[in-house]
Amino acid sequence: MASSMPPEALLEGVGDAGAAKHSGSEQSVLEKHVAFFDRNHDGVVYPWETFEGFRAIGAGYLLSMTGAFLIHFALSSKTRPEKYPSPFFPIEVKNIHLAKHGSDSGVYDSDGRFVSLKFEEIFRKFARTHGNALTSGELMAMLKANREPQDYKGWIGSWTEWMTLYNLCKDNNGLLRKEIVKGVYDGSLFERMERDRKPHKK
Ligand code: HEM
Ligand SMILES: [Ca+2]
Repeated sequence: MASSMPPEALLEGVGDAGAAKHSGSEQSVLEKHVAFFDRNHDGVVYPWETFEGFRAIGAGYLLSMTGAFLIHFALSSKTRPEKYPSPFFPIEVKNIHLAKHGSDSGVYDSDGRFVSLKFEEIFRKFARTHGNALTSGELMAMLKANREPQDYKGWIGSWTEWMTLYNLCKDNNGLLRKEIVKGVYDGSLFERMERDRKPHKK
């Protein structure tokens, strides 16, 4: 479905996730994660923009199609409280914190802010082999540990997010490095991946 990325290409310039706060007009870190997919910067993400964003970071056609379909089907109405469901499945960036699910890492708080302690905890608890990277087995152990009882939607949501990240960004040794994970939270990883791919486009 997706191939390994050269890790050094992904690391440069990513991972300023702790800097943003959720105050006034400033975007929360979770809003930034999603804003990458708002290709025309109008505050609303449509499925075709998510598809385009997936393609821009190197995801295959099938992953991009199913990713866009499932994300918008699952999240659209949550981000549009008190509005009728739209056949275009829009996601409102400013309300993305309403689309959070259970059984996650807790790195985003309920307002979509970045919780450094929770981020560090992932690696302190689960990165047993290398310290600054997760093996696929360690990632699975983390997902299991994060599961809340009977929260099947949350289990599937978390599994999908982390497996997509792992498949797109694992290094040649099958490791998911800490810097990569940090960059996914504020979306700076996505920007970097898109920039790194552009020169290779024909
Ligand atoms: C290749 C694309 C994407 C990847 C690899 C990805 C990966 C991730 C990861 C790893 C998390 C952290 C989960 C945790 O802390 O346990 C996350 C959270 C989240 N993502 Fe994405 N994501 C992608 C695209 C999107 C898109 C397009 C949207 C919506 C438009 C989205 C919405 C969210 C939301 C709402 C959360 C918070 C979930 C929670 O903490 O409950 N993501 N994502
Ligand atoms: Ca848009």
